[in-house]
Amino acid sequence: MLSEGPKMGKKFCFSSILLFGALYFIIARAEPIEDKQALLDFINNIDRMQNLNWDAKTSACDDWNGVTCNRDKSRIIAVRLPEVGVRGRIPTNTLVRLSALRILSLRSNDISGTFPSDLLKLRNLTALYLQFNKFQGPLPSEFSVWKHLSVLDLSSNAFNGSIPLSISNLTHLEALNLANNSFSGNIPDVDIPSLKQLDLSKNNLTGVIPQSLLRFPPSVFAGNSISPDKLLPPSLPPTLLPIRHSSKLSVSALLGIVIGSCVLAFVLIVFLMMFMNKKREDNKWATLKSNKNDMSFKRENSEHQKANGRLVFFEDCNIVFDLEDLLRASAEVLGKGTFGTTYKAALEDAGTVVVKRLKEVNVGRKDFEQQMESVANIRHVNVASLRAYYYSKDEKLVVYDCYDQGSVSSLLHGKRGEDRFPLDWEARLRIAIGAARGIAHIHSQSGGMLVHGNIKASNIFINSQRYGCVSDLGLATLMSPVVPPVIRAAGYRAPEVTDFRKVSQASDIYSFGVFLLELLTGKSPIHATGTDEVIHLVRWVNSVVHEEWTGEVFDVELLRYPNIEEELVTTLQIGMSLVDRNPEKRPKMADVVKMLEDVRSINAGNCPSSGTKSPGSSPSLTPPTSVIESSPIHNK
Ligand SMILES: Nc1ncnc2c1ncn2[C@@H]1O[C@H](COP(=O)(O)OP(=O)(O)OP(=O)(O)O)[C@@H](O)[C@H]1O
Repeated sequence: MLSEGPKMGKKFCFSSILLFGALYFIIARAEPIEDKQALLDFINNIDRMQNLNWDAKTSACDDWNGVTCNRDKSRIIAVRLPEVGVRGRIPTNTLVRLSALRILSLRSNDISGTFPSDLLKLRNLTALYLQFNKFQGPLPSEFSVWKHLSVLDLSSNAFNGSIPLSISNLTHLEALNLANNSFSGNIPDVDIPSLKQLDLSKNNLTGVIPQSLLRFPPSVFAGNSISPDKLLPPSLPPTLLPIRHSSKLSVSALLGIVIGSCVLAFVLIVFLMMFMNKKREDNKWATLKSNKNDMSFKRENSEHQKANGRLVFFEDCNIVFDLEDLLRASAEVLGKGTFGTTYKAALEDAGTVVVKRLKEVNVGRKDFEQQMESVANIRHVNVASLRAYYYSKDEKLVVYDCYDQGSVSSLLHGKRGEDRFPLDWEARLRIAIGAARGIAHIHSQSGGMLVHGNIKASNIFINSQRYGCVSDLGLATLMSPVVPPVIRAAGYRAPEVTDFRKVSQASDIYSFGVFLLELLTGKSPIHATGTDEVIHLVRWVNSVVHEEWTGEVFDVELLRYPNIEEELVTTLQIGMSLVDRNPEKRPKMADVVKMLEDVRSINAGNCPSSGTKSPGSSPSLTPPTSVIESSPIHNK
C-alpha cells in the first residue's frame, strides 16, 4: 500500500495537468460557435470576388478579417466587409442569427435585391452601412425596432418609394444618409434631436422641408424637386430675403454696378487665396499624415498586430473597430504627454477616437489587463470612459472618446480668437463641479483607496452636459518609476509628493485645488512673467490675498460679468483650503463637491451629490443674458 502512494500521486498530478490543459485550451480557444457558423453560411451562400481568410478551423475572433468579438469572445459584435466584391442577394437566415451584432458594414460591394428586412431583427445594431451597393425597391415601413441605431447609411443604391416616417422613432440616430437613391414623395418630419448629419440629396423628393430639418444646410436636400425658396436656411430673417425692384436702372448706374462688382470680386479672390493658404497651414490632418511619427505608428503597429495583441472593447462601447481600422485611420498627433503620444484617429465607419500610445509601462500583461478592467468598470458621467485597450509586447494602447473642444487647459490658455469656446464664470463653475464629482467618485471606489494621481487641466474635458469630466484614470499606476510622480504634473503636485513622493487622495485634492485656482485666475500653475521670473500659482495667490489685493487675483475675463464677486471669493476660499500644505487639513472630495454646489444654486441634472438646494436659495446672480438663455442650470 505504501508503495502505491507516489504512483497515485503521479497519476493524480498527470490527470490534473491534462484537465487543466484541456480547460485552458477551452478557455483560450473560446469561440462564438453559432455566430461563426452563421457567418460561414453567409459567405458560402453569396458570390464573392475576393478570398476572405474565414476558415472554419481558425478563430473567428482572433483570425478572421473584418470580425470583432466581445471581450470574452462569446459573441460576434461587428462585421465589416467593405469593398470585398460581395455580389448578389444576402442569403436569408444568415446574418440575422448574429443577434449580438452592433456594427454591420457591407458598403461598396455589388449586393442587390430589396432591403434585407432580416436585418430589422438585429435589435442591438448601432450602425448599418449598406451604401454603394445595388439595393432596390422600397424600404420597410417599420424601422422603430432599432432602438440603439446611431448611424444609417443607405446612400448610392437604387432604393425607391417614400422615406418611412418610422425613421423618426430612431431616437439615438446621429447620422442618416439616404442620398443618391430614387426616394420620392414628401420628406417626413424626422424630428430627432440627436441627428447631427443628414443627407437626402439626389433623390426625387418633393414638397416642403419639414420644420424639424430646417436646421440643416440646403445642400442636404439638393438634387430633389423641392422649390428653391424652401431651401432657404431658417435662420434667415425676412428682411434678408431678396427684394425685387421693378424700376429700371440707368446706364451709368449699371456701369457703376459692373465696375463695383469687378473690384469686389477681385478683393474677394485675394481674401479667399489668403484664407486658403492659412487653412492649408492649419490643416494638420493633411500634413501629419506624412509626419514621421504617424507613419511609424502605422507601420510598427501593423507588424505587431499579427504577432500578438488584439483590441479589447468594453461592453458599453458603441463604436467597434479593429486594429486595421485604427491603422487605416487618418491620425493627428494631439500631443506628447508623460505617458506617451496621444493621437486623434478618424475611423472610416466609427467616428473619431483618441488613442494613447503608452510608453514606459511598468507592468506585465496580466496586471495591465486587470488595471484596464477595473478602470473600465468605473463608469461615471464625470469620468472619461475607457473604450478599449490593446496590449502586446511592444505596444500598449488605450482608446477614449474624443472631446472635440479639447481640454480645459487648451480652452483656458489656448488662442483667444473668435472661435474660442467662451469660458465665462458659469462654464468654469460647471467644469469645477463636474470634475469634483468625477474625482469624488474615483475616491469612493475600491473601498475608498483609489487615487487618480494626475489631476490637471489637460486631463479635464467637458462632457455633453457641459460639466467637467476627468480623464486618464489609472494610467499613473501603470507607469514605470522612470517617470516618477514628481516629473508629472509640475505645478499641480502637492508638497508631500514633491518631497516624499507620497501620492494619495489628499494629493489629488491638492492638484484639484490648483486647478480651481487656475480656473479663477486664468493663469497656468507655473508661469513666467515678462521679466522671465517663474511664478508658482499657489504661492502667488497666497501672497496677493495676504496683501489684501484679492480683486487682483481673478481672471480679467471674469470681471466682465456683473454680480459674481461673492461667488468668485467663495470659490477662491475653497481653492485655497484645498492647497493647504498639510494634507490632513485639506477637505475630502465629497465635501468639496457640496461646497462648490453651494457656490451657486446649480442643478447639475447630472449626478448631483446628496446635498441639493431649493430654487432661489443661492446668492443673487446676474450672468450675461446669453448665458441665462442658453443654460438649463437655473432650472433647479
Ligand atoms: N480624449 C481626448 N479628447 C481630446 N483631446 C485629448 C483627449 N485626451 C488627451 N487629449 C489631449 O491630447 C494632448 C496630449 O494628451 P496627453 O494625455 O498625452 O498629455 P498631457 O495631458 O499633456 O499630459 P499627461 O500625459 O501627463 O496626461 C493634450 O492636449 C490633451 O488635452
